Amino acid sequence: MTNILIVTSVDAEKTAAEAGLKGDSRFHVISGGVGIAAASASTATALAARSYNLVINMGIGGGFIGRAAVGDLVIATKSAAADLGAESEGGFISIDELGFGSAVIECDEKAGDSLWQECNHRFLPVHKGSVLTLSTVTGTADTADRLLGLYPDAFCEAMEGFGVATAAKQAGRPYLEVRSISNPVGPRDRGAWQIKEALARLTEASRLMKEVL
Ligand SMILES: O=C(O)c1cccc(C(=O)CC[C@H]2O[C@@H](n3cnc4c(=O)[nH]cnc43)[C@H](O)[C@@H]2O)c1
Repeated sequence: MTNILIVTSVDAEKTAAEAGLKGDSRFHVISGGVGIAAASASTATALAARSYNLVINMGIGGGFIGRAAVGDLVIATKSAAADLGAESEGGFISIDELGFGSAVIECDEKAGDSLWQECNHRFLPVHKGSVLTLSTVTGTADTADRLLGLYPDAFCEAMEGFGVATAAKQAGRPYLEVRSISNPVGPRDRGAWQIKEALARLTEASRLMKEVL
C-alpha cells in the first residue's frame, strides 16, 4: 500500500487537497505552516511518526508573468531556495557558490511525469519546471526579473517547497511540489490574489493524484 504525505501551508489548502482525495486512505494531508522553517519542521515530525513512500508539497503560489497564469498548475522538476545565500556588490551569491551545499532539490520524475500526463489528458493548464522557495513574497518587477535571471526555467514562487524537500531528502524519501497559481509575481497587489480559483484547481490536481499516484 502506498502512503503519501501531502504538506500544505495553511488549512484552506489542506481542505482543498482533501476534497479531491475523497477520503483515500493512502494519502495523509497536513497543514505545516507558512514559510520554509515551519514547513521543514512539520514535515520532519510527520516523517518521524510514520513511514511514507512519497512526500508532496502542495499549495497556491505566484506565477511568473508570461510563464504561468492564475489558475494554471505547476508541477515542479526542482524546488530551489532562491534567496538562500549572500548579497554582494556583484550580485547574489548562492549557497552552492559559497560552498555550503545546494539550494536546489530535484523532484521525483516518475510521480511528476504521471501527474503531468494526466493533467494534459484532462486538458488542465499545466507547466513543468522550477518552483522557487522564498522567505519574502516578491513585490516588484525588478525582483521578479532578477529571480528569472537566476532561474530561467522557473514558473512559480512560493514559500515552503525547499523546506519540505529538505526534510524528505534527509529521510531518504522521494519528493514532489505541486502549485496552483493564485497571483502574478511582481508589483504587490494582494487584493488581486484569486485564492478561491487557485484552491479549486488544487482540488482538481489532488483528484488526479488519487488516480495516478
Ligand atoms: O499578503 C501577503 O503578502 C502574504 C504574505 C505571506 C503569506 C501569504 C499567504 O497568503 C500564505 C499562503 C501561501 O501562499 C503561497 N503564495 C501564494 N502566492 C505567493 C507568491 O506570489 N509568492 C510567494 N508565496 C506565495 C505561499 O506558499 C504561502 O504559504 C500572504
